[in-house]
Amino acid sequence: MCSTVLNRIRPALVRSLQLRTAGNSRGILPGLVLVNMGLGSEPQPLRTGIRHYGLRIEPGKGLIFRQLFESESSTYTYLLGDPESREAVIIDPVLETVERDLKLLEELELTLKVAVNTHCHADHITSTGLLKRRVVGSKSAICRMSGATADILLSEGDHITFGKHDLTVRETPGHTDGCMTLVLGDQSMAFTGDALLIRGCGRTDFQQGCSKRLYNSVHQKIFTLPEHCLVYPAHDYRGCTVSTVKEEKRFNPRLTKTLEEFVHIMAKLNLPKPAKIDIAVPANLECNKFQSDMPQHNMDTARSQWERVRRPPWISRVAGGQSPASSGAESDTESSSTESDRSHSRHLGAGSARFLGSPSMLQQRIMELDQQREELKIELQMEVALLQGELRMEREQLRRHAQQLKRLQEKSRLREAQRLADIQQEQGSLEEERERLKEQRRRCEEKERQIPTQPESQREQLLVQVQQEKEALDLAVRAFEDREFRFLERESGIDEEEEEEECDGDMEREVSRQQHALNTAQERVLQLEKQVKEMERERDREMNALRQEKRDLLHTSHKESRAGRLKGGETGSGSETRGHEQHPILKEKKPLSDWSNITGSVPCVMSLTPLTIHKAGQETNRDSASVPRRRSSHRSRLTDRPVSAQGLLRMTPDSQSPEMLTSPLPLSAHHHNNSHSNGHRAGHYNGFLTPCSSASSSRAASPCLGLPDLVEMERRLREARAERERLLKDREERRRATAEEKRPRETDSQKEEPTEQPQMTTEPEPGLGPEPVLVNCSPEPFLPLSLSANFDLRAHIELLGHGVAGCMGVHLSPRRCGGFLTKRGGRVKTWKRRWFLFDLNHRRLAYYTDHDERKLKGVIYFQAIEEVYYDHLRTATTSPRPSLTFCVKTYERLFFLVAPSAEAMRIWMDVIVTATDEHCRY
Ligand SMILES: N[C@@H](CCC(=O)N[C@@H](CSS)C(=O)NCC(=O)O)C(=O)O
Repeated sequence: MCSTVLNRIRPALVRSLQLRTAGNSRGILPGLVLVNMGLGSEPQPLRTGIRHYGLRIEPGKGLIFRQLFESESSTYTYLLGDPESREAVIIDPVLETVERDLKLLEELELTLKVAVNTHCHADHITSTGLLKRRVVGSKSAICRMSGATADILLSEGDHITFGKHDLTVRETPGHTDGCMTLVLGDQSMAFTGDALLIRGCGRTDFQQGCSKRLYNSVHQKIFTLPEHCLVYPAHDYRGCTVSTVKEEKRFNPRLTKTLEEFVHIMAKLNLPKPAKIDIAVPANLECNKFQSDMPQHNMDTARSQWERVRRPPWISRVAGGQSPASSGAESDTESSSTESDRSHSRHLGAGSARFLGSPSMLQQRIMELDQQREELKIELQMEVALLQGELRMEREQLRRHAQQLKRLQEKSRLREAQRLADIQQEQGSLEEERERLKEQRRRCEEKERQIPTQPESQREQLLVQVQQEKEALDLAVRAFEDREFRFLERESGIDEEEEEEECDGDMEREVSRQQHALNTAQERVLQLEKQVKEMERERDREMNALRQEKRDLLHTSHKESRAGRLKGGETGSGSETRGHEQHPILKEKKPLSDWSNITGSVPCVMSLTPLTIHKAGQETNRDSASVPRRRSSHRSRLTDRPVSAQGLLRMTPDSQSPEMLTSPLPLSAHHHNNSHSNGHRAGHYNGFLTPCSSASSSRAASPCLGLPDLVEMERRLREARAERERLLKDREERRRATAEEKRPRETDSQKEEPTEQPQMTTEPEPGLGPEPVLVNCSPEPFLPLSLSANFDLRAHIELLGHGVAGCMGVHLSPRRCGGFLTKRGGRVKTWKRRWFLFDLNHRRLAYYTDHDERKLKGVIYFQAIEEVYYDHLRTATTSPRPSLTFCVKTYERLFFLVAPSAEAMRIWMDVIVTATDEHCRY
């Protein structure tokens, strides 16, 4: 993939993007120039002329270097490339930014050789697994001590060579066991991962972390590098981008301390655990996996130069003392692992073997199948690993919620017990006070009774005394009553009602919140468990399909070679005759040239053969064709779909490469003119290939169909053409009749108002290209809307009552409709935002990675579309916005799409409906 794309990029552009340190005789520090470079996806202009510590050095001389940043995990990814060989290494790439990194590689015309992780990251998921599948021939690498799987397991002293540069591995454990620092050959740059951060270092509280080891690693393996060596860490959380060994030796607040102090500091860090640790660690341990469990026969093939036990020549050991030989990137350009490629070539069915021609082609196909199987396995393994990680996280959350709930219930129980104890205590105390007051009153009354018996002289004084005591007693009684009243109030819940209620309410709310969270987490766990199971089932299904296809191919290959041997036996020299004599399949292919005679300019559909997908024109093919994934199901439906002319589709000439036209194609046993027997190659087709009716559409032309199918197709095609002729004639006659009928009236009305002519819309839609189209709001009977050249899609949608102008995110022109929709993956059920383009002119609904329409991800041809409906149930649980999810049903699968708004969804549904058979017929 890379080579094709890269060849298109002008070297001048690349040169201008390179960091050119050569000729920098003043000893400017290019490393510092880079400090502000390469952050984000856009290369920044160079800032030169900075000196640092008076040093005159040239770090990374003649090196292409980019520092890239992923903001969610604050991770730095580094891209290093050799300007001459164009070989590149990427360090610590992140899953979220894989598209950016691939784009940059492409723009800089670099061939990724190896994607390295400095360690098994705990805070983000690496993209090394994905990169190696997206860049054919690239490898993943990690330190052997990490325990992770990767193509290359590195150890101390290993070299990773890219062009004339190389990186040396220095094991720097401590943050994790498998941490390493990669040092550029001239020791001008060191990629320290999480061992040494700028003015900091990696934490040591999980993943085998050990402060003492980390301290020793940094002091022995990093601080021993030249002081001018630039230090590039895997993270920075404060906006710093680069440092030097000298700076860190002086200013690092942790590593300038003694070992004991360092250990103490690290023990006191108390950092929260990385948010993604539960997902990231298992995923990072798994997703590097590739050929470690590759079947042996595949590893022996010429295509698979990489072997588990044998290192590639560009990884060398210091102990070996040899300078690493650069063999260049692997030449494996035939395999492709993008989604669309796989869908092209997968599930070809047993019949495909018949059309693969030679045994070598068969063998190649088998190899491709093996590779596809491996890729699929990894893809699904990764998906399962991610789901399992998610599941683990959800379970953990579930556990936490359950604990929290228990804690809250315990707290509530304790509060209640405390309340009862308080009540009892207060009751006791009130009782005591009551008794005391009673006693006091009794004594006072006793005194009062004794007054008349006392001598006259004392009576007055006693009276005053008793009076005072009574008053004091009254006061005490009142205070007691108040206290008792308050207590009773409190007990009966009247007093401090608000406060109590608030407290209890809070508690109740919290309990029910926790209960709800618990239920949600439980549901999610169940859902995830189901997803994991579904994923595994899907993996098995896919693997079985591939296995079956391989078996069929092997079987055919075996039969063919036996037939070849028999034939050789008959003629006496099989190999010689094979050189001259055409393969029976190739012989039969000739009459195909007559398809163009049969079809004339009738548009037709072409399905790619598996071979063409992997040949030179594969990029174009991938981008321009829709190949059904499950042909078996297509076959079964061939007969149920009505034949109609509208389903015929044109394959534009520019989307076909000559290779495709010469590759084995479906055959017909009769109906062909031999005078074309030598002229069936590219030019003679004039861009129109295998025809078929809409009933068969793209599936019908599949090379996996046998001769009887083709005969049947021909018959259907003839019928379809006849039907089309009849309909056209019919329509023409009706039109003429209507025109005749109207003529006298029109002549009158013409005097008053101008004739209603189709208007030319000349204003192009922004972003959709200038496309003058005729507005015609009266659909012609029997002519499919999408085939009518003057059908105005926008006018039609507006006529249906949609507020197109006010609908954000939908760009509707008379012939096209574009906008972002979130699509659910077919196999791996993840939701991805894609730019969709409904194109009447090409009669297809295509989707791209972005609105620049540069990277086509898939195509749904109109004739494949059967229904469009609102998704009521099926994806409701997994869709990011179930209420905005609708479904496009093709004969082979369901496309679940999420619109940005309800109006956008309604517009999209009505737009896509215009492509369906049903709509076309009425
Ligand atoms: N908040 C981040 C994690 C931050 C963190 O723990 N960083 C690690 C490196 S990634 S495992 C670290 O070693 N930090 C050292 C330090 O001193 O900050 C998240 O949730 O992902």
